[in-house]
Amino acid sequence: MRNNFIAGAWSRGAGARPNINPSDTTDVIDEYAQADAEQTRQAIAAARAAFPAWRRGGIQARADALDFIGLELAARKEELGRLLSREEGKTLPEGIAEVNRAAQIFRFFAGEVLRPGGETLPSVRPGMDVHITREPVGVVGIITPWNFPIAIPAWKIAPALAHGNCVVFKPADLVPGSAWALAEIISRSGLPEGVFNLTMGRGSVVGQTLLESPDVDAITFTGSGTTGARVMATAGARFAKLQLEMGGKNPLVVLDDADLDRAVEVAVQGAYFSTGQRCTASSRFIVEKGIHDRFVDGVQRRLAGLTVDHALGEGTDIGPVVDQSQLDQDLGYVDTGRDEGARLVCGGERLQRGSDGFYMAPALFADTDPTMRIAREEIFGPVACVLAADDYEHALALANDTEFGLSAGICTSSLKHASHFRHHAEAGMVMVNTPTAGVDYHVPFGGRKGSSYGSREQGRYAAEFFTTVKTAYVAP
Ligand SMILES: NC(=O)C1=CN([C@@H]2O[C@H](COP(=O)(O)OP(=O)(O)OC[C@H]3O[C@@H](n4cnc5c(N)ncnc54)[C@H](OP(=O)(O)O)[C@@H]3O)[C@@H](O)[C@H]2O)C=CC1
Ligand SMILES: O=C(O)CCC(=O)C(=O)O
Repeated sequence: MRNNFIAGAWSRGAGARPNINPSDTTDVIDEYAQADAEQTRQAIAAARAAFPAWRRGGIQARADALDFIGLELAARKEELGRLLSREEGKTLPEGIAEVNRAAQIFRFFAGEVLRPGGETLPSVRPGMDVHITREPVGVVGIITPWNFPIAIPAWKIAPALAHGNCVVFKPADLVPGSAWALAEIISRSGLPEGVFNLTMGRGSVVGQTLLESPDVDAITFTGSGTTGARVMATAGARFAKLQLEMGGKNPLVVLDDADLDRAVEVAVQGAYFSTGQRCTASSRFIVEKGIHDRFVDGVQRRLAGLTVDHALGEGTDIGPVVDQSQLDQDLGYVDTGRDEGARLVCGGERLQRGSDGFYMAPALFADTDPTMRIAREEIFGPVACVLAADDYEHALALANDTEFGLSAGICTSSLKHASHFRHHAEAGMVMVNTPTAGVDYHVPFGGRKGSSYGSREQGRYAAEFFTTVKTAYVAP
């Protein structure tokens, strides 16, 4: 049994939940505690009590703790990557890379602690000085999804601690293993009691308690738009500071002048790797007419060569879907696409493999109309569609015709079009000749429109959410 970490101690939950391997549902990774509302309130109270001393505790202690966490994650990336792949279903190389990314994030923020900002300016009133400083926000509730079980927690927890906040962390119920392993390392990093708390359990219980508690000053959330709206309605109504990262329907524009092989690789990597379970995944290929048929053939051929199998298997390119309910959603959208009249070029069926997992053949639709549901709604699986474009202007209009705005890509050899797209794509992140998914850890991450709310995550820009600015006027 893996317990919660509250007020510096490991505590049993009000219940427990088995963590099931999506590559093999007979493989139970472990049992994980589930907190109830009362235990969540205890964690919030512990964080609140720890905050005054922690915020004054000095930046060296923060830097040392974050460095410790980053170094241990890096040293154990193979072991923890295996755990991650086993519980979430991304391939072992992807799992190891994600743990390594979490390590890099902690080490980045260990350095960031030692680079505090602040300005001193003359006042417009003679003789007076103005000091602008950043202070921690207080107690931060961190609510994360299942698709990046260690990287997303890392990029929320590390800046929260670096900037002097206390944390109550609620990981996705589906993937408590990586979160628990991270918390176990954090528990040995020298943080004072109560600064960091782990409360595993249901969103409707643990998450909801965080949203409602007046002692939680800020909520950073990644997940679905539906839950994001609930975070806004509940925590927003009590004026908590909010940062929401939600869905995407990310376009990849392919122009006639693109290098075909490269465009196919960019498309397949962006749409289907990690089983398409990335908010940055390409799910709309917007392809100019001259290259359209060759691009569709190329993607179909590349997909035929991919191995969908056990996430830990040697040579697996694409692991299983995360669980039955996500698989049902993905297969349901394949049916929807067919019913809407799109042409299923390949894939879209459930696959049987040597183990009892949630395997699905990556699906490609062509002859898709921009009004179809498969072209408008986030599917969050290995399903993508092709929309034909008359020319660059038409492609740009199609790319921007969405309620989302996270990542947008273009494949082209034209500097003019690449540059125009960079300026006019309505997205938080633009990718030129590289997949829409797969971002660096030291630069801002986030989107526009229905994809994001609040300030950016990651890099120096994370300070905007995890601190509050104070302006002090000092007269002699
Ligand atoms: N943009 C992105 O990065 C992601 C988007 N998604 C999208 O969301 C869909 C569902 O995925 P899922 O992970 O279940 O996303 P959810 O939005 O349901 O869950 C995200 C997190 O919010 C928690 N949560 C759920 N209900 C509440 C609540 N009432 N109050 C506070 N927290 C709550 C969840 O807990 P619990 O685990 O207990 O449900 C989880 O920790 C996917 O199919 C996909 O479309 C998913 C993951 C990432
Ligand atoms: O593409 C990436 O590297 C990050 C994706 C992500 O954060 C997500 O899918 O939630």
